[in-house]
Amino acid sequence: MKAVVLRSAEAALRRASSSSCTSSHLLRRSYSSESHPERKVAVLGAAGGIGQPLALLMKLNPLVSTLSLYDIAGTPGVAADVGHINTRSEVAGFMGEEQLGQALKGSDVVIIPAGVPRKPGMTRDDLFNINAGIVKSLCIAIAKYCPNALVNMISNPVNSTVPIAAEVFKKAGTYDERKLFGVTMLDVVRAKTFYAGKSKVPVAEVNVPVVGGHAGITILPLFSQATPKSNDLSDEEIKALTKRTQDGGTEVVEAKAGKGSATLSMAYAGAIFADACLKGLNGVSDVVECSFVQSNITELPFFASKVRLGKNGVEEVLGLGPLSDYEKQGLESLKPELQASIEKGIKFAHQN
Ligand SMILES: NC(=O)C1=CN([C@@H]2O[C@H](COP(=O)(O)OP(=O)(O)OC[C@H]3O[C@@H](n4cnc5c(N)ncnc54)[C@H](O)[C@@H]3O)[C@@H](O)[C@H]2O)C=CC1
Ligand SMILES: O=C([O-])CC(=O)C(=O)O
Repeated sequence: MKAVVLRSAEAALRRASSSSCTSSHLLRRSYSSESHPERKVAVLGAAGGIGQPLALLMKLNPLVSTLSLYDIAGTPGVAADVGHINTRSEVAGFMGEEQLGQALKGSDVVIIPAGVPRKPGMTRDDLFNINAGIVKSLCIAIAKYCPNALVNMISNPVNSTVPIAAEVFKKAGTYDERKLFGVTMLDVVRAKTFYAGKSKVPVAEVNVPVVGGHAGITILPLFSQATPKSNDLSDEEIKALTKRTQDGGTEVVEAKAGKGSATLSMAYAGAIFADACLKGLNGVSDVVECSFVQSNITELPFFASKVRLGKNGVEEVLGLGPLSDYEKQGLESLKPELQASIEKGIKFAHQN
């Protein structure tokens, strides 16, 4: 019975993942083996709007053997609930600072959706004052208890929280640029959905790289590189798709009207990205997704682009590829804002 349930959960994840940059035959290969290595995944902020559905999706992932759910409140309930699902992983809930070390110890991947979400009228940067401190304290603990883990940063503003994490790890002497990721997967998920809707191609086959950062104009979808190719889209339609992708987060914030930002689609995107990290760790070849990482493909120290994932995290930061004139303009326009957000994060980490 257990094997049947596991196989159907695997099949669901496989179908869900088949639209990612990673080609589906690789996903099939990685799921075909019944035995996977032991992997501990910790979710920090696990009782929140993203954390709960993300915990559920990670519980369905057969690559996870231990699922550690941490929050400042509410985790015993979430862990008890998710823990009753009859899939591979053992689930443990941890609550409060005194249990953070236990939650993190031995983790291979740490996913961080801890922090406050936006309300209508706010920018992601408006979250900086609260979330910068939360992320900093969690990263100090990661450096202490699981310095080799791959860190998937979801907390906003990602353009600043990733540089904060890097500085914390540098100070602790544990920084490995291959292991720190800003999760920009939701931008990719949105770009794929909107492109498929407009160009009438099957959504499961769509790939669209999204580069830059994760806020407003710093989100730069490269529709000129989208596959399958659609020759029917006009320049105006490409502009509209770009704007909708850039404003995707705001679209959800406004629709939720004060009750937070994207949670379910973010949990999906976070689960797909963590799954890619686990596959890379397990030695699956040619796992490629977009992420905001330390980078030298532009003059900015951090930049989102396609990255190849491997046994140590980022194996290769892939270049931008050929850009349309419109995308070249977008790239130049985003640089000052992204640079300022990165510098703000670095400055915070040094001053606090
Ligand atoms: N990277 C991306 O694409 C996206 C990022 N986000 C960001 O994710 C973050 C979380 O969003 P939601 O889950 O909707 O918020 P939420 O408020 O529903 O949940 C956040 C959780 O974090 C917990 N938390 C606060 N301080 C903590 C600490 N020190 N340690 C551990 N947990 C702590 C809270 O108790 C709460 O359960 C926000 O910053 C939001 O802007 C949201 C959507 C997309
Ligand atoms: O817009 C927000 O505040 C949350 C977020 O990052 C997204 O949905 O892309």
